[in-house]
Amino acid sequence: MTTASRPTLQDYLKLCKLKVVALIMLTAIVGMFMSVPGLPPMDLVIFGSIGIALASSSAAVFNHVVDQRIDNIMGRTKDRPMPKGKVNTKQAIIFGVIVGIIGIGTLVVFVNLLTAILTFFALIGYAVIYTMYLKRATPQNIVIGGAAGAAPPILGWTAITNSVDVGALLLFLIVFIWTPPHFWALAIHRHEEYAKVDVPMLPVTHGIPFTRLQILLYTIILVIVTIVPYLIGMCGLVYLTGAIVLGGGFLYYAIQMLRRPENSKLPMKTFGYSINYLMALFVILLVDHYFPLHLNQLV
Ligand code: HEM
Ligand SMILES: CC(C)=CCC/C(C)=C/CC/C(C)=C/COP(=O)(O)OP(=O)(O)O
Repeated sequence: MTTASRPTLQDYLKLCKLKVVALIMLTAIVGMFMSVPGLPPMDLVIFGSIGIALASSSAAVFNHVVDQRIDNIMGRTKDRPMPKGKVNTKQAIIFGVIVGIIGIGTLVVFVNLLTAILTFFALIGYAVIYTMYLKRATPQNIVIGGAAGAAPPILGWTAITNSVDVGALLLFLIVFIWTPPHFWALAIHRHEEYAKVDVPMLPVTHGIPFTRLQILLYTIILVIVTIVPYLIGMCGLVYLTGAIVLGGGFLYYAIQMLRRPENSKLPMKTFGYSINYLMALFVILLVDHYFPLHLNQLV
């Protein structure tokens, strides 16, 4: 679409999906702090955060470019800057490329090559592999594409240690397993819109009851996976308590969705809960890391 007036800063910022990037950054920064016993070097924390945030924003910009036609049709997305004609394709691509180059460049120059390469893969994974291919190809799109969105804890970890460790992989796994229930709850609510634009999201291809069941199964796996950091001694009782309470809440929503299919508000409540869940879980990881409590201290 073409635009008569110049895009505003706000238009460009909307293309970056800042709220999503904010949660992504929380997972990345917690990855940084979890990677070492004490405090990580602050220059790496700052440059690593800038680089990962800019690369994620760049990926989000390309997602808007590729999806502008379907975004224009779906009610949830039709007011975005590109369908509204506020930013045209050329402006968005130039913006996305500049932000991406500064992001990856920051990681190459001030952090380390491993983090820069992995972040670049995550950027391509979301902007190209998920958005251009998987999203339109298979109902497993977000399961596979979720690997890009789950990468930030690894990116944060490697920014500090220059290596991928078991802890980093576990944090990745938590976000990876969290993604399907996070997204499918919203996809149930919006299934008619996805059908309208021929995007094969699970509720469209396999029906809503099957999707509700998948949400519950993934949530059960999520609760199990979130207990592993305690079992391997990576976290203490503060984290374990938080993971169980938060996981219990998620299970409650998932079970309610199965038992009360007539309640049309539940899917979006579950979606909202998923975001608060991940935010709280990662904050608790951090609290536990610096203020640990272990069983032998209690007995
Ligand atoms: C393939 C993986 C993912 C898919 C398909 C997905 C899908 C979505 C969708 C469709 C929305 C709704 C946006 C809107 O309201 O317009 C959303 C919102 C959100 N997602 Fe995800 N998501 C994914 C991964 C992630 C990850 C990894 C994070 C962070 C760690 C995340 C955090 C959020 C947040 C914070 C929101 C709320 C944004 C807002 O209120 O504007 N998502 N997600
Ligand atoms: C470098 C790095 C870590 C990159 C990953 C960054 C990133 C922004 C991941 C977010 C995942 C997400 C919001 C997917 C939704 O896309 P969608 O097209 O299904 O949703 P939409 O319809 O709301 O656009």
